[in-house]
Amino acid sequence: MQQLTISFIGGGNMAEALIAGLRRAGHAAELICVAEPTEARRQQLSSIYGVRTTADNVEAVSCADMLVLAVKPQQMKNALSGMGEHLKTDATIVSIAAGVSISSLAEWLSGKSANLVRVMPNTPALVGEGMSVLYSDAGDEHHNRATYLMQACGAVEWVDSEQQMHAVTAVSGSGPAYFFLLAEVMRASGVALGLSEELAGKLAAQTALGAGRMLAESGRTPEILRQQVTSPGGTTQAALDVMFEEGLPATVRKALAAASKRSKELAG
Ligand SMILES: NC(=O)C1=CN([C@@H]2O[C@H](COP(=O)(O)OP(=O)(O)OC[C@H]3O[C@@H](n4cnc5c(N)ncnc54)[C@H](O)[C@@H]3O)[C@@H](O)[C@H]2O)C=CC1
Ligand SMILES: O=C(O)[C@@H]1CCC=N1
Repeated sequence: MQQLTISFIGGGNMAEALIAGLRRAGHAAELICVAEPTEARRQQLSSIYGVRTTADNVEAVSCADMLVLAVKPQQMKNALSGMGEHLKTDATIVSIAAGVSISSLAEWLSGKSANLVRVMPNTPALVGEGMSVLYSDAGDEHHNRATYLMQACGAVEWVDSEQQMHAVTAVSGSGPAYFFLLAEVMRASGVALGLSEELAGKLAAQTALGAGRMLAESGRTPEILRQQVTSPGGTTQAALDVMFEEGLPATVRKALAAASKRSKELAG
């Protein structure tokens, strides 16, 4: 796997997270190529990660053993136009775009559908703690290559229905933003209650980290972990009573349904 040439179409936030993961995993910088129209961004990526960059998508596509499509869903059709004929026949094509279906990608790549893999990663990939969910009906070699790419950035799961990718996007793709919003509000509330911004920010971040590790490592359900913090008649109970009275669980359910609906709309 470490011999594969991996090209990216689009060198934005998510591409950077994956490049960082590949470099950490020891993938050679000269085997990573990024096609990106913004010059400043190309310079940034080449100076931080040592990777090859180009403004020419054809250059990146034609050398790729694995091609990672990392432009916005709305930019995908335009970015893929005319690219199908430049792909190596056995190249693996990995799309990380929210919503965009394998059938749309195949159409935009002029029928080159056999080797497509859809991935929904998330930004904690940047620190090696990503959650990536993959779907493909391509052969084993393509499964293995896509797994290699995403395991460099964190945990990997596969689903066996493309339809499930909408729910995945709502939970883990967009999910970091929900926790960041909570951290923003916790920091601001700490400040309002008399703490410095620096201390309140640290308390929110370390609490998120600790709670996240307990969720991932304790083997206990979120409900049990919550109950273990909540002394009857205590401070947590006072806070959670407000959250339930104000309808936080219903709001979160509604929010995730909106994310899943939007993912379906982006299908292409
Ligand atoms: N940001 C996130 O948390 C996540 C994003 N995604 C998906 O990843 C994809 C990229 O998202 P971000 O990195 O956040 O966006 P971004 O806007 O940071 O990056 C997109 C990059 O593509 C470049 N670009 C635009 N048109 C191009 C073209 N024709 N050819 C080559 N490059 C082109 C832009 O200059 C930009 O640098 C999206 O499809 C999104 O749905 C998936 C999971 C999480
Ligand atoms: O907001 C978005 O559309 C992308 C996909 C998941 C996270 N960010």
